[in-house]
Amino acid sequence: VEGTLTARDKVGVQDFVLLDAYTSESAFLDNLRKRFSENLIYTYIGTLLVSVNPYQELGIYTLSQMELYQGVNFFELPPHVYAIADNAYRMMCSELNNHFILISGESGAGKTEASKKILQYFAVTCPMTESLQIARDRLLFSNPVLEAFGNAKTLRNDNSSRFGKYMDIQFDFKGIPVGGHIISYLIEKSRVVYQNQGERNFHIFYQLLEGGEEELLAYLGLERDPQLYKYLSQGRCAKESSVNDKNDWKTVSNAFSVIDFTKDDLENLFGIIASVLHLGNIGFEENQQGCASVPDTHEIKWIAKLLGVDPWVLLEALTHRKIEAKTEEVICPLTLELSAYARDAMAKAVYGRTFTWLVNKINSSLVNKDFTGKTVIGLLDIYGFEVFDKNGFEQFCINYCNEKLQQLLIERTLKAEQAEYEMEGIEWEPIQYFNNKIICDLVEERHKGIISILDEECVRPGPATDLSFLERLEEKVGKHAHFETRKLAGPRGRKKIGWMEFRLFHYAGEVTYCARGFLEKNNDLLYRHLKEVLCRSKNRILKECFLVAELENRRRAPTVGTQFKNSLSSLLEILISKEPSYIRCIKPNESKEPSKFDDFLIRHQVKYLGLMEHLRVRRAGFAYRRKYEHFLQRYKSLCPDTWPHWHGPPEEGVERLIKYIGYKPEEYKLGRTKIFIRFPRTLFATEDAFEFSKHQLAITLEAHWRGALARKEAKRRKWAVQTVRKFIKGFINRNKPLCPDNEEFIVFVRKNYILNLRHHVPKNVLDKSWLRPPGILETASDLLRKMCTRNLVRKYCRGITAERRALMQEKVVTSEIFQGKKEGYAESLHQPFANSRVGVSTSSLSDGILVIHILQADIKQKGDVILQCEHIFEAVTKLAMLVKKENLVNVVQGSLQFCISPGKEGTIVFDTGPEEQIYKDKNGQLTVVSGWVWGREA
Ligand SMILES: Nc1ncnc2c1ncn2[C@@H]1O[C@H](COP(=O)(O)OP(=O)(O)OP(=O)(O)O)[C@@H](O)[C@H]1O
Repeated sequence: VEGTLTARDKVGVQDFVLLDAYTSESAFLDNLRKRFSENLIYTYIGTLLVSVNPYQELGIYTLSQMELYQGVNFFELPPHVYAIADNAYRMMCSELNNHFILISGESGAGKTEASKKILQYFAVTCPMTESLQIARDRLLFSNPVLEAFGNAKTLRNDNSSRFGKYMDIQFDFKGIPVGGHIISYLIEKSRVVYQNQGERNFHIFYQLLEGGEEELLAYLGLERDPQLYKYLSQGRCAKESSVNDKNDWKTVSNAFSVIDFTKDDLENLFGIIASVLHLGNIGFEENQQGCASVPDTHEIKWIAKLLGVDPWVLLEALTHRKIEAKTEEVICPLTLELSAYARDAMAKAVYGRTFTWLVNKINSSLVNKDFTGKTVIGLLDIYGFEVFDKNGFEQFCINYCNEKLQQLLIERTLKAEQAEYEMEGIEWEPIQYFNNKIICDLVEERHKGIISILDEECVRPGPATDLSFLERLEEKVGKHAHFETRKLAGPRGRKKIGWMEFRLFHYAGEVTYCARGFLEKNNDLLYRHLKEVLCRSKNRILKECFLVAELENRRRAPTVGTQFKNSLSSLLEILISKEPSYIRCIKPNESKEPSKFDDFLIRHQVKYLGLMEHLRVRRAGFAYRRKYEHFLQRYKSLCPDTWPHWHGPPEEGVERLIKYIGYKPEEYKLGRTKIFIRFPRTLFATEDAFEFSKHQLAITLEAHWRGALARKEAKRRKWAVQTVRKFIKGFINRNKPLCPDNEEFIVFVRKNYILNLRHHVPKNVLDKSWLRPPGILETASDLLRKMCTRNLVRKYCRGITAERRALMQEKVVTSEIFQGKKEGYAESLHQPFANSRVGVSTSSLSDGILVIHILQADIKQKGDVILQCEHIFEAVTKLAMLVKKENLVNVVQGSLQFCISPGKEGTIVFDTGPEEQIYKDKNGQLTVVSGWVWGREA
């Protein structure tokens, strides 16, 4: 984190919450741009991950990266999709609850890639047993199969998922992935029969033609050239260089074997795929009665063979329609147009239901019957908001889905956030946000919403058209604030909206839909006649897809809109009970180029993904919150008062704990049941201290620590470590009955403490600091501390020079003489004794005068002492010996200077004479003759 912060100017902030101008969209974009230019494609908003598609391999999904993120606290490392995956996984394991990761964004933004990375991450990092490897492989290999049948090349993305996907990964109580379950949403069936310019049909058709073995193609009656098939060639890019169909075929064939598809399954499956291609090539002619006929029945025969149906019955069903009159059935010929419609309807229905069968089949291979697991992580890879120049029924459904998911986000994040603060009694300024429930109601409300109105229009007797549907809308929801048509718009808005269009004001912005095709797509009608043919098919898969019971059921099947509405509502039920994580994917440019950051396009996505709103909420609130029990359980070992057991109420334990750790008041708030931590960094610090997740590192560092000790203090170390071990062992044994998993935890706490201690050992003998140990390590810590002090002392002593040692010995003598006896002693300790401060002078004559000079700081300020003694030789010798200094004594001839205090200087002149006498001349100079005198003025 530190490293990242120092590089902040260059790479921006790794969490938008840390942006100063967090409400500014430009600041948001600047940050995203800065990071993107440094190939940093991930940025957080709290715990939400924003991901910008790099359109290049960045080398950030390696094994070592996976290892790096494994078990590490979410905020400790730079943002990454692995951090999101790991966080969900660890929370699931520790709190035994279910999670989901919602990945959204527009086509080509990187949703599918992100979900694949997450899946790979789990596959590599989760614990695994040999018997469960099959389950893991099936989870992984279901992907290429689903992509082959559900993805296609579009203008926006060469591998665009044309269906929504929710995948549950199931884990057992040890965190081992044991199975899975997939739900698909709204496969884009219209693509089977029609593709826009520059787009392709689903990959599987091209893969089969490119990669399929000769015998297989011959069995299916297919030619290798995709241009020969109408359903494959409308987009004029059947041969696409950006897609390697041949290779992909191999991958898919291999995957089929992993996920338990039998030869028979594949024969039936590819029989259907080939039939769809044959269907597309059926041409109709108008006969003389104006009805449709099929001039060339070659394709019909192939379809009949592959699907196990009667060719003539099929032919009739494609060109005629059964109408049920009261008691009898009447068969009416179809026009050319209606026959083509029936053919396409059959192709769509067959492909659509086969896709559902495929998903179910994959599910049956993913299901683990012995699954005793408790928890799941769901991955939702779903189309984001779509806003095109022309928006039809599909965009309407997709955008409705996004409104619903936004509702979920509001429920789970915005509203829940505010409600939670209120409930917890935490003061918080409520932020303004738009609750999009009003739009969801507009679309889905029973009898009143757009889907209901559309359904009514589909079933009502009389001629119903897209235009009549539009009029109904104006009638019934015309007054709604989020709805508009050309008629309803004022003169200004009119220009931008066509006669066949209606506009919805979605939470993310307005979208104009063309009502053309709404009725047909919602009805998704497959004539009964064709349905009967398919129900009688001998193809095993089709038999499962078209049940005879369906024919017997006279009730109308729910419309596409209603089915979608119902499936969304079950999806939301699935999600609402789980803990959410969000990944928002952004597409940086339309041309799929690396390093190109299109401001306009990205600004649009930031808006439609609701990122600014999310940021505002995160910033206003707290980065982290946890129930007191959970917080205490996790961090209790950081405080001696709470470890190993806290017997009081958990909130008091938490209070004690954070006080001990040193939280500042502005960093947290205590609610009724939870602690709220405002800044991620506070949590980082706590996690750092705890180091739960650095198990491996702890082991390594402990080894270093031991190694270093071993080299220096082999004997002592052995003794100390043994003591620590003995102590811990004793503790574990004493506490085992109380807490069965104590052993592992204590081992961890021990390692953790040693790891931390390594960074906190005192640097010198005067440094009295010592890392406070957890309760169980107090004795060990005391022993280590003594050992450490002894080490430091020894190290210090070894570093002392001989000269310094001599000086210190003098101090020892001083201490023996003066300590506690004379004032000023303590101060004297800090002043080193000078070597040349004391000197003695005598004269060369027979007198007993002895002058002791004591130098002051100022060299001129001598504090001399003049003595006269009878045993001058003895006294001076002893003095010299005591200070071990031969040149201590200076024997002068003639005269001697002295100074008894500043300004009080004098000269003693030694002379020879008959008797001892001292006299002073007029200048104050003393003359000693065979005797002594001293005096200031003498
Ligand atoms: N993290 C990534 N690193 C490198 N390339 C990426 C990454 N994410 C996406 N891409 C590239 O972008 C392409 C489109 O990504 P992806 O298929 O995941 O988009 P999507 O959001 O799922 O689109 P759709 O909704 O159309 O399915 C990928 O095929 C890949 O080439």
